[in-house]
Amino acid sequence: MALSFIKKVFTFGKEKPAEEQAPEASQTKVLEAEPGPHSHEEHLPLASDPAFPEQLDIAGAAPAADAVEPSEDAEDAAILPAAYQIGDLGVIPLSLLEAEAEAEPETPAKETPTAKTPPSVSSGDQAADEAPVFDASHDEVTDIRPEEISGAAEEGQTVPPQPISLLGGETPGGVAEDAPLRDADGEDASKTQPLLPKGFATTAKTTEAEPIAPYPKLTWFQRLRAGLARTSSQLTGQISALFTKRKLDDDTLQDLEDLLIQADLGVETAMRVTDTLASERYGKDVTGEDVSRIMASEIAKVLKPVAKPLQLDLTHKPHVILVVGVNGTGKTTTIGKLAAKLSGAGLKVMVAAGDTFRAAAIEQLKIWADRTKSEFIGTKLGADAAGLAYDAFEQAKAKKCDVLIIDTAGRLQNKAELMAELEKIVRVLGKLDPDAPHTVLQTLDATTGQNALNQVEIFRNIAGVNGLIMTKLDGTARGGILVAISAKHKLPVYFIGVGEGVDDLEPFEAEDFAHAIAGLGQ
Ligand SMILES: Nc1nc2c(ncn2[C@@H]2O[C@H](COP(=O)(O)OP(=O)(O)OP(=O)(O)O)[C@@H](O)[C@H]2O)c(=O)[nH]1
Repeated sequence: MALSFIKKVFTFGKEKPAEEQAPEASQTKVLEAEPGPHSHEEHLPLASDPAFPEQLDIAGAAPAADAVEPSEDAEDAAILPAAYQIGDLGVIPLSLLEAEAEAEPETPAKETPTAKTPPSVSSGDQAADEAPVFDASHDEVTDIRPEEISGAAEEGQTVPPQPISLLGGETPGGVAEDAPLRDADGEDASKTQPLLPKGFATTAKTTEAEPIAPYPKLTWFQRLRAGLARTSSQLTGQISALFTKRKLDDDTLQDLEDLLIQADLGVETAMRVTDTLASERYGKDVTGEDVSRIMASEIAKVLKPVAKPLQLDLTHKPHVILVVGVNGTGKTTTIGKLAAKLSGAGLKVMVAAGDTFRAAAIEQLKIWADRTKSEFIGTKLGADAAGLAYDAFEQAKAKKCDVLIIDTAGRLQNKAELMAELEKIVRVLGKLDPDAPHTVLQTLDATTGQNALNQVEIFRNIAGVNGLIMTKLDGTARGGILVAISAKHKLPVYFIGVGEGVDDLEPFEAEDFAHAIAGLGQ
């Protein structure tokens, strides 16, 4: 029966018109079936699912009417396990097998004890009893008894189970060397052949992937340097050009000041640099390197007072961190990264999906919560964010969480609404603890430049921002703006985001940042 089952797999839908043979037709049916004995979930257990073996029994049971059309004989009634029906491969039409069989003489496959041609159909009526059996790891279909496969082995000889092959002609490793896989039109399908899941093999000629040399992971400073390369190379290039064979005079100082302002560093910092340069080198020859050094030192002086660790008052249970900022600046991602750091350090963290305007934001935070083993609280789309914040605070207290981090929406398009919402969140949290939220963090996207200055102004007024995190400093960042913001607002800068990964959040270091902007080493 096993072979007839395979034939069933391979011929499923063959009699139907071409368009109906598309995998979609058979897949949709199963996927859309009501949950039941043959629902999608039951057919696709995780390999590690302990329930997996029992579920496999289903494949040998009578077919569910809603899953597969009943067919003429009992053998044909075997339900195709979903593993065959869905996924990129879909159902393999018999024409493929026939094409392969025709192609066989031209493409002799290696001598192998395994099948060279599709299995012949065995007779027998053990259909229902001999449903395919998957091993626990879902690696192989072991119901294909090699002795039933033509040319497989001598009668009675035991041949270890082989990975199921879409076409014959396997090498012992499971992949034939020469036989091209043909699609229904007789075309070499190797170009379109998808990557096969584990446990499948194909005769399609596959190009061996070049072994990929392990890519050295850049240090965070290298990523910061790379992210700030645009700012720094533009600056240093222009500075070198400015000071080539020129003594330091009023004109060059003015030009330098303009350059620094254009790089978003702000008037105040630009003047600090030119004043220091003038006091040290006026009337003398100056190199671009001299200027870069002085620039780095002056920038570091601006940044040092704001480069502070994020203070957690763990006498509060929880310490509440409200995260605000324009949408897309990296709030949710940063919350995930913070949660990872905190829970990694053994603190109990809860994250609250207060951005109730975007379903994806709630989902995204839930994923981060799972990933960082944090408690999660969310509500339905469009629900009152302040109500969620209140519930989150109560639950975090009840669960004795150390830290509660609340995500918020950031649509500046509707400033009045946003303002009202954030104010309400702060007010409501204050009812449970007059000091809450204990930290109001604003995320700033380093690629936005000057606009970030206005964003701080707005959110500081709305939500009482008392700390900053600049994200996306690994991209084509315009990091100069952080210097201008620091000079103006003097708000602590706790961390910088240097990538999308969970570990890509670094404590803010004034010297390193200043050096990266000036194009100097760490
Ligand atoms: N390269 C890079 N990408 C980042 C960084 N931080 C966040 N991102 C990406 O920026 C995009 C927006 O991040 P989110 O965390 O969704 O931003 P958000 O502020 O929560 O956005 P809304 O939910 O729309 O308000 C995502 O694609 C993040 O992966 C970073 O430090 N570097």
